[in-house]
Amino acid sequence: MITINNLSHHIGKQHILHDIDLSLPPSQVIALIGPNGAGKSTLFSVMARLQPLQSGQVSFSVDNEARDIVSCDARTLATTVAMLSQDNQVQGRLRVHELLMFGRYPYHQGKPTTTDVQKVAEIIERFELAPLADRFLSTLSGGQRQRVLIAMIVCQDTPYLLLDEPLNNLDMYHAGRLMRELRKLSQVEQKTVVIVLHDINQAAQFADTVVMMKEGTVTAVGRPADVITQETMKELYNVDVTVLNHQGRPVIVDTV
Ligand SMILES: Nc1ncnc2c1ncn2[C@@H]1O[C@H](COP(=O)(O)OP(=O)(O)OP(=O)(O)O)[C@@H](O)[C@H]1O
Repeated sequence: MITINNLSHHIGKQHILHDIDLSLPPSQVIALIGPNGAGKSTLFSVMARLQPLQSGQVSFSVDNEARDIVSCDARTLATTVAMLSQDNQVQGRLRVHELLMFGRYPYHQGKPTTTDVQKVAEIIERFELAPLADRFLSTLSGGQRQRVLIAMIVCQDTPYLLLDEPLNNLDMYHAGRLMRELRKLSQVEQKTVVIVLHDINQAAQFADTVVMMKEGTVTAVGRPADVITQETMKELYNVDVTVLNHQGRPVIVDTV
C-alpha cells in the first residue's frame, strides 16, 4: 500500500501539487493519467525522493510496516521503490548487461553475487534482451534503450515500481509485452506498479486502478470501467469520445 497524505508541492511561486491524499492498493497495476502539466511526474519524483518532500507524508508499506520516505535511509528506500523517469540520462559507454547489473547496486554495493548475476540473466530472458546484452547503450535505438531502462528498474526488484511513460518509443509489440509483464509482476510477484500513461486504452485494458490528475489535484480514483467515461475524458482532456465496452473494460474512440 502506498499512502499519501496532504501532499503539496511548490516550484518557485508556482503551486504544482495541491493537498494530495491517496491510498494505492498493493499488488496492482495502477495507471496515473491526466493532461500535460497535471503534476504526474512531479508527484513521482517527490514519492521517490528525487525532490524533497515539502509538505505532507508519503509511505510505502512493506511486510505490514510503513516506510516513510523522509525517515527511510537511502539503501532501504532503494530496495523499496524504483523509478523510471522521463528524462533518463544514461552513460552510453556502458553495455546493456552492465546497466542491468547497476540496477542491482542497492543489494551488491559494487560486489555482485551469484543472486545478482542470476537476476540479471532472468531479466534479460524475460525482456527479450539477449540480442542486445553486449551492446553499448550509445548504439541502441530509442525504443531499445527504453526497454533496457525498464529492465534495469525491474532488476532492482523492489516491491514498488514507479514508471513515468514507459511506453514512450515502444512499438505495438513491445508495448503490449511490457504491459503484460507488468501485470505479471503485480499478480505473480505481488509488486505494486504505478505507471503514467497517455494512452488511455492501455490504461483501460491493463490497469486494476486508474488515478486521474488535473492541475495538481486528484480528480478520480477507481476501476477503469467506473472512472473512464465520456464525462471524465471531457473533464480531463476536453475531448469528446465514445466509450465502448470490450470484455468488461472500456475502450475509447475519439469522436471526430
Ligand atoms: N523545474 C521546474 N520549474 C518550473 N516549473 C516546473 C518545473 N518542473 C515542472 N514544472 C511545472 O510543474 C507542472 C507539472 O509538471 P509535471 O512534469 O509534473 O507534469 P506532468 O503531469 O508529468 O506532465 P506531462 O504529461 O507533460 O509529462 C507544469 O506546469 C510544469 O511546467
